[in-house]
Amino acid sequence: MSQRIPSPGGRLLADIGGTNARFAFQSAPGEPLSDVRVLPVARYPGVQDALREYLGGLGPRRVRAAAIAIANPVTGDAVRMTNHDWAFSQRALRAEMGWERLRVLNDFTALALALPVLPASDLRQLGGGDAVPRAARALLGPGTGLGVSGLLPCGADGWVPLEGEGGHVTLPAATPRERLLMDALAARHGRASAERVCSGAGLLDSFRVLCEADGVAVRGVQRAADVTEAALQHGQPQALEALNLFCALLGSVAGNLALTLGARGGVYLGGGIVPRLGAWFDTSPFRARFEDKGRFNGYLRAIPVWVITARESPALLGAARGLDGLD
Ligand SMILES: Nc1ncnc2c1ncn2[C@@H]1O[C@H](COP(=O)(O)OP(=O)(O)OP(=O)(O)O)[C@@H](O)[C@H]1O
Repeated sequence: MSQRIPSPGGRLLADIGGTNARFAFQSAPGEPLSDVRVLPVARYPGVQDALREYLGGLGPRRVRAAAIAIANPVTGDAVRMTNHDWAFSQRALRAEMGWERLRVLNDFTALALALPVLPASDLRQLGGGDAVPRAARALLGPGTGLGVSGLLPCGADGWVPLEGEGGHVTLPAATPRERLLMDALAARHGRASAERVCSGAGLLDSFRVLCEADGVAVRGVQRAADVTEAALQHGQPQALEALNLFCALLGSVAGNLALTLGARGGVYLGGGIVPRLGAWFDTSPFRARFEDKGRFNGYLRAIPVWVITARESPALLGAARGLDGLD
């Protein structure tokens, strides 16, 4: 009698943002991730090129199935990144790579899937009380763009991750200075979405708008990291204000998301920028603006916020979970 022998080979996991593509290998479902590598997206013409570079480093190990978490909406076979020019057909990529299975999902949907398994050592709490165990959880992360998702309880112990594009909601201005910033960004981009401020490019843009409004010329600030350095190391006024506005507006958007989802299970902050702000972020206007919702101030005051401080991309773990049961 013939017995079905599982085909050999492991899983390739990817978390692809507008700046960084992170890869890992998993020998089988539930096994630890290994061979984590981060490749700069800009160095490769297409996703296939970055994948080949990574796969080359795996030596003779074969990949049977892959999960790619990527920073764009996943609405069909055609995948096109929001903040980079990589685009591919899921069907064609699977065939080209010779994989039996490919799951492509939004990067923050993947990160949401990882939330229940994140160790406490990968989280730093910022205000609020205890999380309500089976309540919705919210997730936001400024990086190249602004990723947004959430996790809704389903049945006795399941969770459903959200697949939305909440980084592109319209920004709420609360002060005249925020109004000035939003008008300038709307003039530049046609509309001021949350991502236009709460992202690396948004931080740099905000700084430039404020400098222009104040008639100040600042040399040597070319990247978002330079704004952070000018603000936190040198106390440069427009850089500090840009960083404060970034945090305040992130707080407003996070509060809106928490109210919309009823996220009494907590709000998680991922992405590459907030962890780089270190302890200063805890002193920023983020938490006050998160709670600043009139009659719902008390509701929000109870909600814990966690900064995800994990060094290795937890979205890779979520991508693996997205593949569980499929391969
Ligand atoms: N110290 C810093 N302060 C502010 N912004 C920074 C700092 N260091 C890096 N950045 C910005 O962070 C962004 C990269 O973030 P991240 O590592 O989350 O990238 P990503 O995962 O490729 O992005 P995404 O998933 O949002 O497309 C870049 O826009 C970069 O300019």
